[in-house]
Amino acid sequence: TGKCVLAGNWTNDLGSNMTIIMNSKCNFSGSYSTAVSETPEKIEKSPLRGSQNYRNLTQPVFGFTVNWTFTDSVTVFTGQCFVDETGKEVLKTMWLLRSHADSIKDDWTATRVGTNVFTRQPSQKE
Ligand SMILES: O=C(CCCC[C@@H]1SC[C@@H]2NC(=O)N[C@@H]21)NCCc1cc([N+](=O)[O-])ccc1O
Repeated sequence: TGKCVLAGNWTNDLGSNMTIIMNSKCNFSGSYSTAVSETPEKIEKSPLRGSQNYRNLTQPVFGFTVNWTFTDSVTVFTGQCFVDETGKEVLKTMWLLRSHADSIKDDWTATRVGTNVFTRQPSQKE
């Protein structure tokens, strides 16, 4: 199997896009443009920061946090970078979206969970 590299541009099944820049062998930052949101606020590109594990650099496991700039919430994604049977890089992820709750009584409803699959976003060069 080939090597799956996190750096670069990705798009997911919802049509969201993200860019990842490796800052060191295992830590990265970037930006996330979500295609969907649960609030009426205008969607804005938001920063992400994360890490991939030290051990397996061919199909690394990773985690990152998106700190939404347009609404009081954060999302943490975790997953693995795979090379599929056709040689395509794929990020299989699960996420937790934590929204601000006005009171501790509302804590139970403040976290949503889901999955997203990301594939390489073709660069405009083509
Ligand atoms: O919508 C957002 C920000 C964008 C999240 C996009 C997700 S991240 C996982 C998935 N993958 C992906 O690409 N996009 C989606 N935050 C919740 C807002 C909110 C909702 C409520 N509420 O509904 O009660 C209350 C308080 C709140 O602040």
